[in-house]
Amino acid sequence: MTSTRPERRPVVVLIGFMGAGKSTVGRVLADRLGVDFVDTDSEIVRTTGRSIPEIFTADGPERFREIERDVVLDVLRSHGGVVALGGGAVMTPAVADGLAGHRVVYLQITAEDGFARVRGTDRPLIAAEDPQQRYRELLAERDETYTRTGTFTVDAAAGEPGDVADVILAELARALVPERASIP
Ligand SMILES: Nc1ncnc2c1ncn2[C@@H]1O[C@H](COP(=O)(O)OP(=O)(O)O)[C@@H](O)[C@H]1O
Ligand SMILES: O=C(O)C1=C[C@@H](OP(=O)(O)O)[C@@H](O)[C@H](O)C1
Ligand SMILES: [Mg+2]
Repeated sequence: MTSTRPERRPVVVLIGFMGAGKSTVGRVLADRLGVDFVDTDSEIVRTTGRSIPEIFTADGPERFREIERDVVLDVLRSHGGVVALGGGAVMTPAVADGLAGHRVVYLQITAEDGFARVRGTDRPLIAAEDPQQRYRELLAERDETYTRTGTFTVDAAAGEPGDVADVILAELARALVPERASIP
């Protein structure tokens, strides 16, 4: 009998815009499931030894997206737990393709709630003259891609991070045991 290494694939991948809570909720969800958590932005920082704003400023957004693509595809092939992507990752076609067949949760946030969570942080894409307007425009541009890429969508403002994690857990359970969906 040949023994092959069991395939490792994420239990679930979180996508959505900046401030949706992917990094925060992802960690809680991983704890509840008893699995590892990987945030691809943290992986980028770890593997390059540089911060995200530093990469954007010194190398430009295109180079950031290349680094991000490579890190995300590597994580999708090697990580067995919960994965949180950076907000723009799914806009890279190779990443969207790489997510095919994975269980992907779109954490959806409104422009108002999301901006309130990220205003004043060092996220390079809101380093604009009018950060709130920039945030609103980018979210409007991306919402359709997030919706299309997600296996299901969860309200990112459904409560505290633990409450949002519970909603995701309930959706995952429903997907595993669809016949229970009708049981109150
Ligand atoms: N459900 C939530 N309710 C309130 N604040 C939240 C919630 N989820 C995340 N946050 C806060 O919003 C900010 C952005 O969260 P983060 O996890 O970094 O989002 P993302 O990774 O999607 O950009 C953090 O300050 C975090 O503590
Ligand atoms: O939306 C984006 O393009 C980005 C989102 C950020 O991650 P979070 O969504 O975790 O904030 C980070 O990857 C980078 O600043 C670019
Ligand atoms: Mg994040």
